[in-house]
Amino acid sequence: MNSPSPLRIGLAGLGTVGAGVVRLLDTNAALVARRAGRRIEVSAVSARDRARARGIDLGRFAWEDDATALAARDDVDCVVELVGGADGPALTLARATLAARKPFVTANKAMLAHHGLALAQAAEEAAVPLKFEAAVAGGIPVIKGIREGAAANELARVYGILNGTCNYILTRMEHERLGFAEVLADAQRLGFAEADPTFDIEGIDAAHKLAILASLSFGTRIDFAGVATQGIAAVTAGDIDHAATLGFRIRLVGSAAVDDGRLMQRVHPCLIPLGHPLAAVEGPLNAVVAEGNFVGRLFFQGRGAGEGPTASAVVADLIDIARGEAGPAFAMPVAALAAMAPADPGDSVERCYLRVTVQDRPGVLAELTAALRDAGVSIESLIQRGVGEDGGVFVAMVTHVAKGQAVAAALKAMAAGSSLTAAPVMMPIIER
Ligand SMILES: NC(=O)C1=CN([C@@H]2O[C@H](COP(=O)(O)OP(=O)(O)OC[C@H]3O[C@@H](n4cnc5c(N)ncnc54)[C@H](O)[C@@H]3O)[C@@H](O)[C@H]2O)C=CC1
Ligand SMILES: N[C@@H](CC=O)C(=O)O
Ligand code: NA
Repeated sequence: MNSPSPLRIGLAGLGTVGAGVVRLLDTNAALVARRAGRRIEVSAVSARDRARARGIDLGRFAWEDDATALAARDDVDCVVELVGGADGPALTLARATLAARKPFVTANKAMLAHHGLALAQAAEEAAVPLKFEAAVAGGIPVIKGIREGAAANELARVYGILNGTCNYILTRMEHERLGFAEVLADAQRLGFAEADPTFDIEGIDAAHKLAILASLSFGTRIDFAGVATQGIAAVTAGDIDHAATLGFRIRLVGSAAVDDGRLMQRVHPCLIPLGHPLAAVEGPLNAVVAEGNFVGRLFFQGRGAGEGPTASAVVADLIDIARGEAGPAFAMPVAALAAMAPADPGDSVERCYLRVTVQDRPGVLAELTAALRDAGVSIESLIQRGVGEDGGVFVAMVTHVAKGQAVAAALKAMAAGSSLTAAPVMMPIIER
């Protein structure tokens, strides 16, 4: 009996993830072939620098200087894009592959957040799969979990820790008292961070992932521009300590929900009660919570960044393709996805953590509490500590449940006064 023909891959990008895919396919070749029903083999590759030492033998693969050429090769059945970047060569390659009616696999959340629907449309027209498990929460099978496992449910809310670099930084700052820059350098060295780490630190990478997750979860069109985004740059060791004293951990959380026919999407450093499962998510781990009307609460956790986990997700997509499993990229045809107006982040109603640093003079605390009182925000607890990090008094507060607009008005009033020595910081509290 003839053995089935292999699935032949054109691989663009041989960095952290691309080299990981080659290593995984080498190490687990026989197992992958048994699971996929046929062998999965790389036939041609492309990267910026052919000579770079990667610890893998490239001599057995054909080489293309121009990644786009992979799409047209007769010995390539499926293209894997691990270059990165929302536009540029990654997007050109995606379009060329789908135009050639070949399946396309990517880990590129930036490209999907900006062009995912157009690419999904092109994939539908070509009747080929577009797959991206690695693009959200690395090795965690959350795309598959939501797109397939939870497909029978109406999802009300999806949220989680979506950036491994930020989680790694926050947890090492907490446990080892290390400075921000030092830990970021480690995250880069370990292959967690994006080529431009400001995407991680400023919450943009998490926002890319959240926009993809929200579309999959709610059947809405991807709306990356509608994600209210704030990163972790303003979080200090003092915040982490005070949050701990008050019974919380700080995590960068992306959260999305449909509320009153509007799509709420935001990425924010948040305080999480110590008993909440997200508070136990440490290092480069990611976690996603999804709430379905029949399945209830789903909790996905695992490694969200780095070579092994991300390569695992890419190859899982390839196994699906080798098996002939397809279906619409965003769980339903692009034409069926609803356009939903964004919610006003100020409409959120929740407890918040507020941190202000003020001059050390009589009456300052009264000015702060007056600003909150005038905005109708009441304080549940307050910690005041001697000299803050910038020479002022450090005041950390937890409010009772309040509307976002009211909290913003109070912070604006404080900032307009003369007592603040630095911009105030607000972080929402996740209760459940
Ligand atoms: N590193 C991680 O933990 C994760 C990364 N991703 C995504 O995977 C993709 C790749 O990330 P990394 O491997 O970390 O990046 P990387 O920077 O380590 O590797 C990028 C690769 O693309 C190649 N490249 C650059 N321009 C090229 C061009 N014009 N043509 C062909 N190759 C080109 C580079 O030579 C390099 O081999 C990105 O979209 C990233 O967001 C997704 C999940 C996790
Ligand atoms: N830079 C990303 C990599 C995975 O998506 C992260 O840190 O999560
Ligand atoms: Na994933």
